[in-house]
Amino acid sequence: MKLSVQPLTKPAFAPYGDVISTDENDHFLINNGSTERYHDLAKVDLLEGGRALINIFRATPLSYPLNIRMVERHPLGSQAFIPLNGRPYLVLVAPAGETVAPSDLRVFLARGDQGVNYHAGTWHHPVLALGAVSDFLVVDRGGDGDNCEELFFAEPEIWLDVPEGP
Ligand SMILES: NC(=O)N[C@@H](O)C(=O)O
Ligand code: NI
Repeated sequence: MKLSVQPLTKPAFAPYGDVISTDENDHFLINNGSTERYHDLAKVDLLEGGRALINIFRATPLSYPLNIRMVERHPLGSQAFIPLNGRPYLVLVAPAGETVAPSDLRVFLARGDQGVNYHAGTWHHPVLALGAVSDFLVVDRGGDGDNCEELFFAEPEIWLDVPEGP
């Protein structure tokens, strides 16, 4: 099966997490009117005594068409990816739950000015940079407990291709 790719929007991504951007969120003025604050854009889950980690992931693009073999989830915390180089990237997700069918998979094309925050338990593919090595600011949960579970698909023919550029 070949996965389709849709634009990343806040409502479409709501079952999986939050979109961190200015164009779909409100703001208010701070700093004597010189700064717009886009406030509280994402729900940060830090379960079972976890603490927040701020990281940078330097991701090398994979080769496409990409054979999707697995997804992972972080049951104890959320995980946010904010692109630092302004490049688009792909986001592959499935709803939280104990199983994932290939038909549950959704793929979004994120713009370089959109971040995503996976809620705790949301299944997702490891970061999918496009075009060039890309840095992402990543906010996720540190601490005790197993916070990374992987699920491998029995279906060997799940394919993802890079959408035609505009
Ligand atoms: N393993 C790890 O820290 N990275 C993944 O969680 C990911 O979503 O890229
Ligand atoms: Ni992850």
